[in-house]
Amino acid sequence: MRASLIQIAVDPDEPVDSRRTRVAELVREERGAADLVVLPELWPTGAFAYESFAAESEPLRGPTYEAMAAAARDAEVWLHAGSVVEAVGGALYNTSLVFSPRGELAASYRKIHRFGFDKGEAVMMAAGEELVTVEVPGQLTLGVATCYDLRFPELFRGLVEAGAEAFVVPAGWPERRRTHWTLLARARAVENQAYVLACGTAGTHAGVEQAGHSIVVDPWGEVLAEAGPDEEVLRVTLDPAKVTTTRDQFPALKDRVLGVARPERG
Ligand SMILES: O=C(O)CCC(=O)C(=O)O
Repeated sequence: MRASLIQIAVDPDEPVDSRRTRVAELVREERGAADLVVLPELWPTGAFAYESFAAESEPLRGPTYEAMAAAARDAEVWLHAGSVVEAVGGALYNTSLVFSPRGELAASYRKIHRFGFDKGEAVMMAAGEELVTVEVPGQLTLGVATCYDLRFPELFRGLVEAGAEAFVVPAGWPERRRTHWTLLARARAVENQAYVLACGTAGTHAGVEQAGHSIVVDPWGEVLAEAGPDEEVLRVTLDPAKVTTTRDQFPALKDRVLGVARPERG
């Protein structure tokens, strides 16, 4: 499976509409080069541009949905279109969209772990509650997670239980914690014997320098490809059989003991 991660630079001087058009063209350019294209978290607004979340929020089938559905169809690729600020009633969610090569919505995922502790996303957005997997026929079953989710291994183990063989993780990860990004991507791959495709943003928005360094890790924990700090398309080929062979040859997943994680409280 050929995958292209498009590490978008989120520049606050670029209007959201212009960025949407530009990103759709970048997706179209992957026609013939990729089976799966991945975009980062909240690339229309920037993951830290809290002030514009409400103004730039959209319904699920809003302008980003329309632009990305058309781009997936034109490029004939599976498209993980990163995430948008989804408005539902009075609530906002950080919602990822996955399209089939026919431009149909294959899945949406509302970020479960919200970042910011007592500010930003953590207080402005509602939390998702459902694990999401997407089967790419004849290739890999994708497990979907977003940015801060990467710090919560139980989410990824849940996705494995649901059949995930590759995790797709759009992010807007800050440069300040780049070592965590790389370490956690490799850890999630090793412990789950699964591919990790983690696509971040470049640039600086809302005063937060982004790490870039999108990364693809194989089920053995080896880094297959890693981007630099700037806007870039990272292309890589994944071998679906490697998940099975890794799990067969070093069957640690079979040794997991369910239900031991929570001690009794006295
Ligand atoms: O966990 C981190 O260090 C970064 C998370 C983050 O920036 C996010 O989830 O938007």
